[in-house]
Amino acid sequence: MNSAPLSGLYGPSLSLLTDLYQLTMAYGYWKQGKQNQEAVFHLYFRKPPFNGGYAVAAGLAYAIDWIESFHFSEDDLTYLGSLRGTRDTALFEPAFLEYLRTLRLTCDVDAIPEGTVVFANEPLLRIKGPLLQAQLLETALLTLINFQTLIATKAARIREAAGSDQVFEFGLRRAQGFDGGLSASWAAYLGGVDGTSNLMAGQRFGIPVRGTHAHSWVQSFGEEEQAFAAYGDAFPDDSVFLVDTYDTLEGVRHAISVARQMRANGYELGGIRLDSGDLAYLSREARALLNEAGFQKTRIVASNDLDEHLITSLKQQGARIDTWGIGTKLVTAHDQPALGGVYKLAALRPSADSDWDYTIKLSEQLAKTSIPGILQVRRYETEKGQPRADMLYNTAEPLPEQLTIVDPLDPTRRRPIRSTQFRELLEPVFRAGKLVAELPTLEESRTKAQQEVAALDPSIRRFLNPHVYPVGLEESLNNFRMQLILEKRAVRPA
Ligand SMILES: Nc1ncnc2c1ncn2[C@@H]1O[C@H](COP(=O)(O)OP(=O)(O)OP(=O)(O)O)[C@@H](O)[C@H]1O
Ligand SMILES: O=P(O)(O)OC[C@H]1O[C@H](OP(=O)(O)OP(=O)(O)O)[C@H](O)[C@@H]1O
Ligand SMILES: O=C(O)c1cccnc1
Repeated sequence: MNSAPLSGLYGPSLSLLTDLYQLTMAYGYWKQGKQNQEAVFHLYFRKPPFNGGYAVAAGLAYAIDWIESFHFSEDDLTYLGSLRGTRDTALFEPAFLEYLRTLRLTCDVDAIPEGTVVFANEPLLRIKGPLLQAQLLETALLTLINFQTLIATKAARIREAAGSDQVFEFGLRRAQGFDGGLSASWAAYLGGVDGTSNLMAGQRFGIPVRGTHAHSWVQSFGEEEQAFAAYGDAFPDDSVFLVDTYDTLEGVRHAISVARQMRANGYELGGIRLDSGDLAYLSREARALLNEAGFQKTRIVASNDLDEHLITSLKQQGARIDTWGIGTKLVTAHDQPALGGVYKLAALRPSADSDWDYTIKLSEQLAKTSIPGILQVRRYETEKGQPRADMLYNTAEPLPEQLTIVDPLDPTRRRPIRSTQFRELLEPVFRAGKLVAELPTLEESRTKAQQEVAALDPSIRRFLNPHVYPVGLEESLNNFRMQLILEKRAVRPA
């Protein structure tokens, strides 16, 4: 069902969905004869989104799909061959285009499975392979993982606020284009919503589809009772009436009147939807009217620019809302429209029998200085599976007996590791370009996300000033990083 989310969406080749500079660097590597030097890149973000305490990894299924189909088509090569530099000479020489024609990916890819809770600085993906190939993957992997991790995280927060209430994603019309809408539906479901209004997401991904009706339905009848009766007639078992076209509480009375007629015919009104006004007050009033009329089971759906904060507030105000319809603020990740994930070179070796040369990107801020090595993320957990701390370590170096983790932002903060219960988060996905992982279904990744978020301490899940989950560098990796920073930093006399 979910093995190929991208297939057919953009035609036969997606390899030019990248930045020009990936191709100019690839050409440069090829001209230098460096194309097959073995390289290691890590994809990670530096701060969880929405000022939150965690993120939910997503986008890997799309990424696998993209990697599997990676090749340059004849059309791609013709286009690349047509590109000209400022002197009107060809940007890429024909022999390079020939090289691209037969290029197939042979990288090893390790990834943290979708639905896993992840934190700042942890590689979500580790790419190991020929420098030119690993470079060519950068942009597309960032596009896919950044967006979907962002939306899955937003959905997990909305799920947290909504508790066990139903939540439906209604965002397609406000999404960032067609694929923004489609992949947001995927990621939102993975992150914990119960369904979508987006039919293509239902068709392609098997996500349950749900919906009510729009104001236009009522407007087309000019008055509510007729409109509701006609809708109830068309969908006697599946009706939710939108009651706020003219006056919300009058709308609820009209819905009750039609619900009585439906009941007389053996059918039950499923729900009403509120889409404007004070949703706390109106939902309480609507609940009282419905209950008085004997419609205790008729659900109250609410929509209108909702997000996790409004849901929390409405619940605190005693709103009687059973189902939340969330569009704009979910699919556009309204309060943080992008996750700043990056893709950094961490190790290089000229040939298979030479030693790794670890590389670093310096920055004025330690937070933006990259982490060298061939990294793995080890998550230490309690016996009940509650995450306690994550350790990043270099798999190419032996681990000491006594483990200590060091805060990458403040090396004076360190803690010894005593726990022996852990799991390694990065799992093999591709080996030498061949898919070796068995892909979970979207449903399995969604279940995983819910379990992983639930296992987090509430102090990490809270929205306001969440506790920072400890992620540290294994001490010898930290020492090595510091040494490399000192070596690379230009010393300017005072
Ligand atoms: N009780 C409440 N507490 C806090 N915010 C609320 C409450 N009720 C509704 N809101 C939110 O206030 C915002 C604006 O609501 P408002 O009533 O102005 O809707 P509106 O969009 O102007 O209505 P209309 O669709 O008729 O134009 C929405 O984001 C809505 O979710
Ligand atoms: O508010 P969102 O979270 O984006 O949820 C989706 C919105 O889409 C629909 O509104 P519509 O497009 O008809 O316009 P409206 O904003 O005027 O209600 C629906 O009635 C919701 O209000
Ligand atoms: O079905 C709905 O109620 C719906 C669908 C899309 C957007 N807003 C609401």
